[in-house]
Amino acid sequence: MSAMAPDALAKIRQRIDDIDEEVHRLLIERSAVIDELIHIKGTSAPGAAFRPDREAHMMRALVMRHEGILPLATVEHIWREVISTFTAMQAPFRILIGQSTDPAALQDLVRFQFGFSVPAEAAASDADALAALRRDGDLIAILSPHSPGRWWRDFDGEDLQIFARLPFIIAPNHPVQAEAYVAGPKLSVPPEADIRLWRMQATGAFEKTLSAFNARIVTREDDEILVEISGAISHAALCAEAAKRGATFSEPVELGSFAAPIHFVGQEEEQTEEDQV
Ligand SMILES: O=C(O)C(=O)C[C@]1(C(=O)O)C=C[C@@H](O)C=C1
Repeated sequence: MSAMAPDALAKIRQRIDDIDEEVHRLLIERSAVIDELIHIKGTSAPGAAFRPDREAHMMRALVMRHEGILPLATVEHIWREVISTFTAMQAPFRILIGQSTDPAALQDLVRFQFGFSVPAEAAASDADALAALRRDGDLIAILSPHSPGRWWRDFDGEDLQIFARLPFIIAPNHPVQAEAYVAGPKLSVPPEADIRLWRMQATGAFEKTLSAFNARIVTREDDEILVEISGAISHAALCAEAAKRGATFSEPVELGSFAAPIHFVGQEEEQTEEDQV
Protein backbone atom coordinates (compact mmCIF):
# COMPACT_ATOMS: atom_id res chain seq x y z
CA MET A 1 0.00 0.00 0.00
CA SER A 2 1.35 3.39 -0.92
CA ALA A 3 1.56 6.15 1.66
CA MET A 4 -1.51 8.38 1.79
CA ALA A 5 -1.30 11.36 -0.56
CA PRO A 6 -0.37 14.54 1.35
CA ASP A 7 -3.63 16.27 0.39
CA ALA A 8 -5.63 13.32 1.72
CA LEU A 9 -3.79 13.59 5.06
CA ALA A 10 -4.34 17.35 5.12
CA LYS A 11 -8.07 16.77 4.52
CA ILE A 12 -8.32 14.32 7.42
CA ARG A 13 -6.46 16.74 9.68
CA GLN A 14 -8.85 19.51 8.64
CA ARG A 15 -11.77 17.27 9.64
CA ILE A 16 -10.09 16.59 12.99
CA ASP A 17 -9.49 20.32 13.52
CA ASP A 18 -13.13 21.10 12.71
CA ILE A 19 -14.36 18.44 15.14
CA ASP A 20 -11.98 19.61 17.88
CA GLU A 21 -13.13 23.18 17.43
CA GLU A 22 -16.76 22.13 17.71
CA VAL A 23 -16.14 20.01 20.83
CA HIS A 24 -14.19 22.88 22.42
CA ARG A 25 -16.89 25.44 21.58
CA LEU A 26 -19.55 23.15 23.03
CA LEU A 27 -17.56 22.77 26.25
CA ILE A 28 -17.27 26.55 26.53
CA GLU A 29 -21.03 26.77 25.91
CA ARG A 30 -21.60 24.12 28.61
CA SER A 31 -19.61 26.20 31.09
CA ALA A 32 -21.76 29.25 30.38
CA VAL A 33 -24.59 27.69 32.41
CA ILE A 34 -22.53 27.56 35.62
CA ASP A 35 -23.68 30.91 37.02
CA GLU A 36 -27.29 29.97 36.41
CA LEU A 37 -26.75 26.55 38.04
CA ILE A 38 -25.24 28.22 41.13
CA HIS A 39 -28.19 30.59 41.29
CA ILE A 40 -30.88 27.91 40.84
CA LYS A 41 -29.23 25.35 43.13
CA GLY A 42 -28.04 27.87 45.72
CA THR A 43 -24.68 26.14 45.75
CA SER A 44 -22.76 28.66 47.80
CA ALA A 45 -21.49 26.22 50.44
CA PRO A 46 -18.27 24.44 49.49
CA GLY A 47 -18.92 20.98 48.08
CA ALA A 48 -22.66 21.57 47.89
CA ALA A 49 -22.90 21.07 44.14
CA PHE A 50 -22.69 17.25 44.15
CA ARG A 51 -25.68 15.48 42.62
CA PRO A 52 -24.56 11.84 42.53
CA ASP A 53 -27.89 10.53 41.23
CA ARG A 54 -27.85 12.97 38.31
CA GLU A 55 -24.28 11.89 37.54
CA ALA A 56 -25.31 8.23 37.62
CA HIS A 57 -28.13 8.99 35.21
CA MET A 58 -25.71 10.79 32.86
CA MET A 59 -23.24 7.90 32.96
CA ARG A 60 -26.02 5.43 32.12
CA ALA A 61 -27.00 7.57 29.13
CA LEU A 62 -23.37 7.73 28.06
CA VAL A 63 -23.06 3.93 28.14
CA MET A 64 -26.30 3.54 26.21
CA ARG A 65 -25.36 5.87 23.37
CA HIS A 66 -21.73 4.83 23.03
CA GLU A 67 -20.75 3.00 19.86
CA GLY A 68 -17.82 2.43 17.55
CA ILE A 69 -14.18 1.65 18.27
CA LEU A 70 -13.46 4.36 20.82
CA PRO A 71 -12.92 2.67 24.21
CA LEU A 72 -15.79 3.44 26.58
CA ALA A 73 -13.29 4.17 29.38
CA THR A 74 -11.86 7.04 27.30
CA VAL A 75 -15.27 8.68 26.98
CA GLU A 76 -16.07 7.96 30.61
CA HIS A 77 -12.84 9.61 31.77
CA ILE A 78 -13.41 12.69 29.60
CA TRP A 79 -16.89 13.12 31.09
CA ARG A 80 -15.64 12.51 34.59
CA GLU A 81 -13.09 15.30 34.11
CA VAL A 82 -15.83 17.59 32.79
CA ILE A 83 -18.40 16.81 35.52
CA SER A 84 -15.82 17.05 38.29
CA THR A 85 -14.56 20.39 37.02
CA PHE A 86 -18.12 21.71 36.69
CA THR A 87 -18.87 20.59 40.26
CA ALA A 88 -15.78 22.42 41.55
CA MET A 89 -16.58 25.53 39.50
CA GLN A 90 -19.93 25.75 41.32
CA ALA A 91 -18.49 25.09 44.78
CA PRO A 92 -14.77 24.29 45.20
CA PHE A 93 -13.85 21.06 46.93
CA ARG A 94 -10.74 19.10 47.85
CA ILE A 95 -10.12 15.38 48.01
CA LEU A 96 -8.46 13.42 50.80
CA ILE A 97 -7.39 9.92 49.87
CA GLY A 98 -7.67 7.38 52.69
CA GLN A 99 -5.54 4.37 53.48
CA SER A 100 -5.32 1.44 51.12
CA THR A 101 -3.42 -1.77 50.62
CA ASP A 102 -2.68 -0.42 47.12
CA PRO A 103 -2.27 3.38 47.37
CA ALA A 104 -1.18 3.77 43.72
CA ALA A 105 -4.35 2.05 42.46
CA LEU A 106 -6.52 4.20 44.72
CA GLN A 107 -4.78 7.35 43.48
CA ASP A 108 -5.43 6.25 39.86
CA LEU A 109 -9.09 5.74 40.69
CA VAL A 110 -9.27 9.25 42.18
CA ARG A 111 -7.68 10.86 39.13
CA PHE A 112 -9.82 8.82 36.74
CA GLN A 113 -12.97 9.91 38.55
CA PHE A 114 -12.15 13.50 39.50
CA GLY A 115 -9.55 14.49 36.91
CA PHE A 116 -6.80 16.98 37.63
CA SER A 117 -8.66 20.21 38.24
CA VAL A 118 -9.53 19.24 41.82
CA PRO A 119 -6.73 19.09 44.43
CA ALA A 120 -6.21 15.63 45.91
CA GLU A 121 -3.81 14.52 48.60
CA ALA A 122 -3.20 11.44 50.70
CA ALA A 123 -4.42 11.61 54.30
CA ALA A 124 -2.02 10.35 56.96
CA SER A 125 -4.69 7.83 58.00
CA ASP A 126 -8.41 7.11 57.61
CA ALA A 127 -8.95 8.58 61.07
CA ASP A 128 -7.24 11.80 59.95
CA ALA A 129 -9.35 11.87 56.79
CA LEU A 130 -12.57 11.58 58.81
CA ALA A 131 -11.44 14.20 61.34
CA ALA A 132 -10.65 16.62 58.49
CA LEU A 133 -14.00 15.86 56.86
CA ARG A 134 -15.81 16.70 60.10
CA ARG A 135 -13.81 19.92 60.43
CA ASP A 136 -13.73 21.31 56.86
CA GLY A 137 -16.91 21.42 54.81
CA ASP A 138 -15.14 21.58 51.46
CA LEU A 139 -13.63 18.10 51.67
CA ILE A 140 -14.64 14.72 50.38
CA ALA A 141 -12.76 11.54 51.27
CA ILE A 142 -12.07 8.48 49.16
CA LEU A 143 -12.21 5.45 51.41
CA SER A 144 -11.22 1.92 50.53
CA PRO A 145 -13.42 -0.95 51.72
CA HIS A 146 -10.20 -2.94 52.20
CA SER A 147 -8.46 -0.30 54.25
CA PRO A 148 -6.31 -1.36 57.19
CA GLY A 149 -7.62 1.86 58.80
CA ARG A 150 -11.15 0.36 59.16
CA TRP A 151 -12.79 3.77 58.84
CA TRP A 152 -16.28 2.25 58.92
CA ARG A 153 -16.01 1.72 62.67
CA ASP A 154 -15.92 5.51 63.19
CA PHE A 155 -18.74 6.24 60.78
CA ASP A 156 -22.41 6.18 61.65
CA GLY A 157 -23.97 8.07 58.75
CA GLU A 158 -25.11 10.84 61.12
CA ASP A 159 -22.82 13.77 60.29
CA LEU A 160 -21.14 12.29 57.21
CA GLN A 161 -22.43 10.09 54.45
CA ILE A 162 -21.19 7.79 51.72
CA PHE A 163 -22.80 9.06 48.53
CA ALA A 164 -21.04 7.19 45.74
CA ARG A 165 -19.23 3.98 45.06
CA LEU A 166 -16.38 3.94 42.55
CA PRO A 167 -15.86 2.93 39.85
CA PHE A 168 -19.37 3.53 38.57
CA ILE A 169 -18.80 1.51 35.40
CA ILE A 170 -17.42 -1.92 36.20
CA ALA A 171 -15.80 -3.66 33.23
CA PRO A 172 -13.30 -6.52 32.92
CA ASN A 173 -10.72 -4.45 31.04
CA HIS A 174 -11.33 -1.19 32.82
CA PRO A 175 -8.05 0.70 33.32
CA VAL A 176 -8.91 1.25 36.97
CA GLN A 177 -9.63 -1.82 39.05
CA ALA A 178 -9.53 -0.39 42.58
CA GLU A 179 -12.81 0.25 44.39
CA ALA A 180 -13.69 2.90 46.94
CA TYR A 181 -16.48 4.92 48.52
CA VAL A 182 -16.89 8.66 48.33
CA ALA A 183 -17.66 10.18 51.73
CA GLY A 184 -18.60 13.76 52.40
CA PRO A 185 -20.82 16.04 54.43
CA LYS A 186 -24.57 15.39 54.32
CA LEU A 187 -25.76 16.54 50.91
CA SER A 188 -28.37 19.29 50.93
CA VAL A 189 -30.51 17.26 48.51
CA PRO A 190 -30.54 13.59 49.58
CA PRO A 191 -29.63 11.58 46.46
CA GLU A 192 -31.98 9.01 45.02
CA ALA A 193 -30.05 5.82 45.57
CA ASP A 194 -30.71 2.16 45.03
CA ILE A 195 -28.01 0.59 47.20
CA ARG A 196 -27.37 1.19 50.89
CA LEU A 197 -24.17 0.51 52.75
CA TRP A 198 -24.82 -1.14 56.11
CA ARG A 199 -22.56 -2.10 58.98
CA MET A 200 -23.96 -4.97 61.02
CA GLN A 201 -23.06 -7.72 63.43
CA ALA A 202 -23.94 -11.07 61.90
CA THR A 203 -23.86 -14.49 63.48
CA GLY A 204 -24.45 -18.04 62.27
CA ALA A 205 -24.53 -19.04 58.60
CA PHE A 206 -25.68 -15.63 57.36
CA GLU A 207 -23.91 -15.62 53.98
CA LYS A 208 -26.64 -17.57 52.16
CA THR A 209 -29.29 -15.15 53.37
CA LEU A 210 -27.31 -12.22 52.02
CA SER A 211 -26.74 -13.98 48.67
CA ALA A 212 -30.47 -14.73 48.42
CA PHE A 213 -31.11 -10.99 48.70
CA ASN A 214 -28.35 -10.20 46.23
CA ALA A 215 -26.46 -8.34 48.92
CA ARG A 216 -22.71 -8.03 48.69
CA ILE A 217 -20.41 -8.53 51.66
CA VAL A 218 -17.73 -5.91 51.13
CA THR A 219 -15.66 -6.46 54.25
CA ARG A 220 -15.87 -8.95 57.04
CA GLU A 221 -14.01 -9.09 60.30
CA ASP A 222 -15.06 -11.49 63.03
CA ASP A 223 -18.81 -10.99 63.24
CA GLU A 224 -18.80 -7.43 61.89
CA ILE A 225 -19.72 -7.02 58.24
CA LEU A 226 -19.99 -4.18 55.77
CA VAL A 227 -22.74 -4.97 53.27
CA GLU A 228 -24.12 -3.36 50.11
CA ILE A 229 -27.82 -4.13 49.93
CA SER A 230 -30.71 -3.04 47.74
CA GLY A 231 -32.82 -0.21 49.12
CA ALA A 232 -35.91 -2.34 48.40
CA ILE A 233 -35.01 -4.87 51.12
CA SER A 234 -36.00 -4.21 54.70
CA HIS A 235 -33.95 -5.25 57.69
CA ALA A 236 -36.99 -7.14 58.99
CA ALA A 237 -37.22 -9.20 55.78
CA LEU A 238 -33.53 -10.00 56.03
CA CYS A 239 -33.82 -11.06 59.68
CA ALA A 240 -36.91 -13.19 59.01
CA GLU A 241 -35.05 -15.10 56.32
CA ALA A 242 -31.91 -15.40 58.45
CA ALA A 243 -33.93 -16.81 61.36
CA LYS A 244 -34.93 -19.81 59.23
CA ARG A 245 -31.24 -20.68 59.03
CA GLY A 246 -30.41 -19.86 62.64
CA ALA A 247 -28.50 -16.72 61.62
CA THR A 248 -28.92 -13.24 63.07
CA PHE A 249 -28.26 -9.69 62.00
CA SER A 250 -28.00 -6.76 64.40
CA GLU A 251 -29.80 -3.48 63.76
CA PRO A 252 -27.87 -1.96 60.81
CA VAL A 253 -25.91 1.28 60.89
CA GLU A 254 -26.45 2.93 57.53
CA LEU A 255 -23.27 4.62 56.32
CA GLY A 256 -24.84 6.02 53.17
CA SER A 257 -26.38 5.06 49.86
CA PHE A 258 -25.55 5.31 46.21
CA ALA A 259 -26.55 4.44 42.66
CA ALA A 260 -26.01 0.85 41.55
CA PRO A 261 -22.96 0.54 39.30
CA ILE A 262 -23.21 -0.41 35.65
CA HIS A 263 -21.68 -3.77 34.82
CA PHE A 264 -20.40 -3.31 31.30
CA VAL A 265 -19.64 -6.57 29.53
CA GLY A 266 -18.21 -5.16 26.31
CA GLN A 267 -18.99 -3.26 23.18
CA GLU A 268 -21.07 -4.91 20.50
CA GLU A 269 -18.95 -5.69 17.47
CA GLU A 270 -19.64 -3.39 14.55
CA GLN A 271 -20.79 -5.50 11.62
CA THR A 272 -18.52 -4.99 8.63
CA GLU A 273 -19.32 -5.79 4.99
CA GLU A 274 -16.89 -8.70 5.19
CA ASP A 275 -18.91 -10.21 8.06
CA GLN A 276 -22.03 -10.20 5.94
CA VAL A 277 -20.70 -12.27 3.00
O1 LIG B 1 -26.89 18.97 37.17
C1 LIG B 1 -26.34 19.59 38.07
O2 LIG B 1 -26.90 19.80 39.17
C2 LIG B 1 -24.97 20.08 37.90
O3 LIG B 1 -24.43 20.70 38.81
C3 LIG B 1 -24.20 19.79 36.66
C4 LIG B 1 -23.27 18.60 36.78
C5 LIG B 1 -22.62 18.45 35.35
O4 LIG B 1 -21.52 18.96 35.15
O5 LIG B 1 -23.28 17.88 34.50
C6 LIG B 1 -22.22 18.84 37.81
C7 LIG B 1 -22.34 18.35 39.10
C8 LIG B 1 -23.42 17.47 39.53
O6 LIG B 1 -22.99 16.47 40.40
C9 LIG B 1 -24.17 16.91 38.40
C10 LIG B 1 -24.05 17.38 37.12
